[in-house]
Amino acid sequence: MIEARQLSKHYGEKTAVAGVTFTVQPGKVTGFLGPNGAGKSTTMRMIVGLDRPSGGDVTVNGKHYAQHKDPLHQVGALLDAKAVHTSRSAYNHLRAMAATHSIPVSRVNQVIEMTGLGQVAKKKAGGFSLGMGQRLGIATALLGDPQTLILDEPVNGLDPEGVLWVRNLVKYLASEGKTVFLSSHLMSEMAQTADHLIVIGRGRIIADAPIAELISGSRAARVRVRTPQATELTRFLASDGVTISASEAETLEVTGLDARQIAQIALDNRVLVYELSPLNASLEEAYFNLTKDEVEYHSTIDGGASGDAQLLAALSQEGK
Ligand SMILES: Nc1ncnc2c1ncn2[C@@H]1O[C@H](COP(=O)(O)OP(=O)(O)OP(=O)(O)O)[C@@H](O)[C@H]1O
Repeated sequence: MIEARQLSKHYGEKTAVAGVTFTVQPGKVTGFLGPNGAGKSTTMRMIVGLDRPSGGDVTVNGKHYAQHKDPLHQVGALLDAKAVHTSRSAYNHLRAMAATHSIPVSRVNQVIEMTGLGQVAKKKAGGFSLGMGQRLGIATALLGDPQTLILDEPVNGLDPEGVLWVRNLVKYLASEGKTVFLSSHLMSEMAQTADHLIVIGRGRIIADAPIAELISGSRAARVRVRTPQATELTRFLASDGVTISASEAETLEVTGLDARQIAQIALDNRVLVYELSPLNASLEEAYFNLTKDEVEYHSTIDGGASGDAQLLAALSQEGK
């Protein structure tokens, strides 16, 4: 379990993390989501004692990271995949880590196998692709079979098979009762991987809830209606609290009425309707709604409703 209380970090005038309080529970995958520069990496670095908080406190499994006598068994972290000795092979990097923490060589071979590094384990880590570097970072984090796993952007640079592998791995670890905390700005990936989300923007927590709750609470339910009599139906549906937009020919999007109410009004007025579909907000929409005022790097793309995905993709590119 990770517990942060009023945790903050200032770099001179710059506030990177502004007094965040949250708990990451065991037994589930918790996603840490936020635009570039939101404070994700700084928060993760403070959890493992690589940055000293300017205020507040954070513990892992009940203690400050530095107080643990067996840190690699408590916490495994991937914070910077490039943080390896470039002239050492992956195998020797892992062996050196294992030797200094009384971890048997058999575990080194195990994590090499688990992370698919077998073919390149004897090659120098300096020549690794971004994806291979990520796998080595994850292997290092897993070395001590830790109770808590912290992964900063673990799917960055991985191919689709690698992304699927990380997703299955973290879900498996959570199902074993481990605490799994991973950051990403890939909303679609989080939707498929995380059970719970903590959203951060400009150093502040702006949401902390199960994924399903975030999506359902993000906007009023909409219903898509297809009818050859869109103009007439718009007139019959119009009333206080009802919003109707026409996105394409013969198609309306209605908020303020559910599908049954729309069907009844159409029937009463002898309007033919050939589709009535309740629309769920996507995680991307939920995320965009939450963070739209918290983004440090704005793009110039016109982000109307249909441009959300584009805008988010652009946001994730910027500042990198
Ligand atoms: N060592 C530092 N000195 C000065 N400012 C810093 C330092 N490290 C981070 N910052 C600033 O603190 C803010 C938070 O940075 P951080 O790297 O934690 O964000 P992030 O959410 O991980 O972003 P990204 O998704 O781009 O990695 C940013 O504005 C960043 O420029």
